[in-house]
Amino acid sequence: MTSTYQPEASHFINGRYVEDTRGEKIEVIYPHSGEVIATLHAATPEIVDAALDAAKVAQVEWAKLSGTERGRVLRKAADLMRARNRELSDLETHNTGKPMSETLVADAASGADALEYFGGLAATLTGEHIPVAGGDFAYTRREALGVCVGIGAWNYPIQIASWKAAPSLACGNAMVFKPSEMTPLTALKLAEILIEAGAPAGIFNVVQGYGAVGGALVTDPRVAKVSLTGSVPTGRKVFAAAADGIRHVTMELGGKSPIVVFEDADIENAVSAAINGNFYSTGQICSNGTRVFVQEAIYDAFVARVAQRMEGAKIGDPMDEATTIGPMISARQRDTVAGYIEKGRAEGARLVKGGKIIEGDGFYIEPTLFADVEDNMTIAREEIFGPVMSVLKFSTEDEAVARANATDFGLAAGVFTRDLTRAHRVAAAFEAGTCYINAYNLTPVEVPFGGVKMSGVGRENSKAAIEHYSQIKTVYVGMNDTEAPF
Ligand SMILES: NC(=O)c1ccc[n+]([C@@H]2O[C@H](COP(=O)([O-])OP(=O)(O)OC[C@H]3O[C@@H](n4cnc5c(N)ncnc54)[C@H](O)[C@@H]3O)[C@@H](O)[C@H]2O)c1
Repeated sequence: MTSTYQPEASHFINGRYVEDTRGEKIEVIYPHSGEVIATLHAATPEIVDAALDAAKVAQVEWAKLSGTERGRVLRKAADLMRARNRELSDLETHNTGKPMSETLVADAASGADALEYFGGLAATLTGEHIPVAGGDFAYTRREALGVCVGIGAWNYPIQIASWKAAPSLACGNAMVFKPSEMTPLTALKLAEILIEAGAPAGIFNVVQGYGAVGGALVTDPRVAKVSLTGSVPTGRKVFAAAADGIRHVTMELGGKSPIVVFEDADIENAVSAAINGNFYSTGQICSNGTRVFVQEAIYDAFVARVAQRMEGAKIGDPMDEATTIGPMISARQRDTVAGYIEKGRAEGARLVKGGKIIEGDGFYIEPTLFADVEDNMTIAREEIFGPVMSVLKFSTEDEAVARANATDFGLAAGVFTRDLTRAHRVAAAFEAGTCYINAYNLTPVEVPFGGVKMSGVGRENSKAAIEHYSQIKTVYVGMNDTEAPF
């Protein structure tokens, strides 16, 4: 088993695999079995240097290509990724523990969508012509930033790498990507695929490592931009480090998002959304709707129906395609979640279902439902990043909106109602970057995704991402004699 998932080497730099065994060991553990399935090494300073140098050199020529030429490479990479979806999904399932029923549809497939979308957009990126007074004019050039650094979280490794690489490369940048130390395997496959699709060596490099390697990348003078997907505490550090060099940033951080269910909602749809928005990927999703506010008239029925539907969860072997709940990423994360569940009980929330660690070699915990949760309880305030749903009762629309917004986070928010005007009024009032009406947690590539408040800065996906991976140069053209006062 070990050899199947062991990559050729730890890093991918300048078009090939590179190893440096002096770097700190990184063991990749399959969360289903607790077994070590691969051993890699964190980047040494020499590896970091080689990756940034390769990116710096390659970027100059890459930016000279037309958008059509760059787009062709990305679209070919999308096709290759789709053709290898099963193999990549198997690897991602071993990387993360997420069940095949998810990785087959949501990981490499979403990465391929990003490569295809930004591949198509690349040829359309242009500046504009701006006439001004007296016959002078200006034009703008949309230019690449240079070398971009991407840093990933462990929940969606190949998707995160692709969501950052695709717009970055489309705009003519080069990238050095550092996956999470927990899930280092699949970003290497993206690097292989890009080379096979015709990307020049050095345009997309992968270096492994813990936070220190991320820190070294973020502060390097060769770097123009940093895009992080991670927690708020890490975001604070990375944002501050990037600020020192006035680098561009995109911060995709954590959340504690609300789903507000009014009494006139289609309850079955709202229950489905709450299930997806709390238990998909065993709850390890940044935009999860972990605070489910339900109007008092339907409160009891809603809680009962969620509990009933949870009976249908199939927990177990992620490689079995019937499985719908896999393990947590690590024993540590599982224990963190168990700690939150304990706090929920201690602070007086009503445990309706689940709540227990499932003993065995893997890092399993039961999907958990709390009702009668109050706003000031720890489980209603802090990001748990595990399969724990909190249901809270409300009476009026104003109250629900105020309580939904009473958090430092602002990643996503959802409203379920059949009242059209109320739906749009509530969506407008939500303090969140991505809002849903009668839907939840859908992130197609055509739509901007990102947070407000502590949940982040910038947007991924859609045309909005282009703004975050390119800059505008103004060229003013004087058509008249230049006048001066003396
Ligand atoms: N908004 C989004 O799009 C999104 C998506 C997925 C996950 N997340 C968030 O990510 C978190 C879970 O992921 P995680 O536990 O891997 O996050 P994390 O913050 O612990 O780590 C994220 C990445 O940052 C690196 N890192 C850590 N310290 C660093 C430093 N000082 N300098 C540079 N890099 C450093 C890590 O090695 C890792 O690659 C949750 O908070 C979740 O909400 C957000």
